[in-house]
Amino acid sequence: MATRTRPSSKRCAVIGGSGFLGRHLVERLVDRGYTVNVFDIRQAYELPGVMFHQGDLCDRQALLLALKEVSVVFHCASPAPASDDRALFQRVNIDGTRTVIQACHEAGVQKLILTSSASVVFEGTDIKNGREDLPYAKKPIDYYTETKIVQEKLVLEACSKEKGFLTVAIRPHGIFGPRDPQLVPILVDTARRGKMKFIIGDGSNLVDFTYVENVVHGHILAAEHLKADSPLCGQAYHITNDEPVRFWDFMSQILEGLGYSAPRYHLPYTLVYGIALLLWLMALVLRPLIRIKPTFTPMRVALAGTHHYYSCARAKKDMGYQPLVPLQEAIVRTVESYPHLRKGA
Ligand SMILES: NC(=O)c1ccc[n+]([C@@H]2O[C@H](COP(=O)([O-])OP(=O)(O)OC[C@H]3O[C@@H](n4cnc5c(N)ncnc54)[C@H](O)[C@@H]3O)[C@@H](O)[C@H]2O)c1
Ligand SMILES: CC(C)CCC[C@@H](C)[C@H]1CC[C@H]2C3=C(CC[C@]12C)[C@@]1(C)CC[C@H](O)[C@@](C)(C(=O)O)[C@@H]1CC3
Repeated sequence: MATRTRPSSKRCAVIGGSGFLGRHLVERLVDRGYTVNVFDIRQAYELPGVMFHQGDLCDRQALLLALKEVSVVFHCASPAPASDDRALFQRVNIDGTRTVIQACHEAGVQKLILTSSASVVFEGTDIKNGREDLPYAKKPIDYYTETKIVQEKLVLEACSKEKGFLTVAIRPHGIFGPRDPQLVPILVDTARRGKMKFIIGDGSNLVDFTYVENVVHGHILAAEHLKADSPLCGQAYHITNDEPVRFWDFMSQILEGLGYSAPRYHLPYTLVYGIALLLWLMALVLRPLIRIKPTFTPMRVALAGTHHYYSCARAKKDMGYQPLVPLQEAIVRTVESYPHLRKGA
């Protein structure tokens, strides 16, 4: 059992603080005068005022060292969504989150802010202006989503005013911005391999893409508004840019900004989804012999061909959330941050 001293409300820990979102969060917390402990399986950078603790979040003892005298914990660690390793998702997102909750109790942590995902309600069909009261996906689209659902439930159910342990979940959607390891890099890689010529469906589907600074802002607001008498206790909040955009317009702007051609030819959604499903099944069957990683997975095709945008009215009402960086400025900043991914670079 860790020795308890009264935690300072400005001392926090970011689990997954070496990652894309985690690092942006750590930087803003430091700017706001917080003392930050980062807990991650890897150390990706150094920053004055930040103490790194390297370890696996499934290791309670290692976690306890990072949570000593901490009052607020942000949990934004997860295996990469593109992984198809079910056991890894189960171990980190479910068993690991149980360990995080237990370690928080033992260390006397007062608030836990989980980075969940809006995808916990997405089943591959249209969601227009979805609110937080939509039911969890009954048939989650992949292992990532399946385990994010269980993770969110665990964290929200752990909220206890009696025990002085308050929890909240932030559900961002389609995070992008400087240093993002997936959206822009995957998009550019797909374009470089000549596979970004086609628009899946009629191209009119609206989607939320959320600039990383806005997601960070939502997390910090949640931490600062989470109190025993606030409506945030045990609740989930969508955090988006609040500017749904046509999926293919967004992709085209990023591609053209980096010097690549925008996709032009349309393909029927059901055809592409069917092919992606077939390829996914083939990859599964052939897995003992050969490892194939198809570019167009059923998940990506569903995300590219359906409406999925969410209302953040609840975050506006309960914590005064407003996006800080509008979408167009966010796209410009993002494109400028990737000189090495420009065509010909
Ligand atoms: N990127 C998005 O579009 C998006 C959208 C919605 C929600 N989210 C959620 O936001 C969070 C952060 O995502 P990201 O895009 O920054 O991912 P990321 O991969 O950049 O960061 C995740 C971090 O978690 C760490 N990690 C993984 N397993 C760990 C373990 N066992 N112990 C300790 N650390 C571990 C990794 O080392 C990494 O630094 C995740 O929970 C993700 O589900 C992401
Ligand atoms: C080849 C494709 C047709 C186009 C390639 C773009 C693709 C890389 C991105 C477009 C939407 C993105 C996205 C996620 C990953 C990258 C994309 C598929 C996401 C699955 C990452 C995990 C998040 O939690 C997410 C589910 C979310 O809810 O925000 C993401 C959804 C969007």
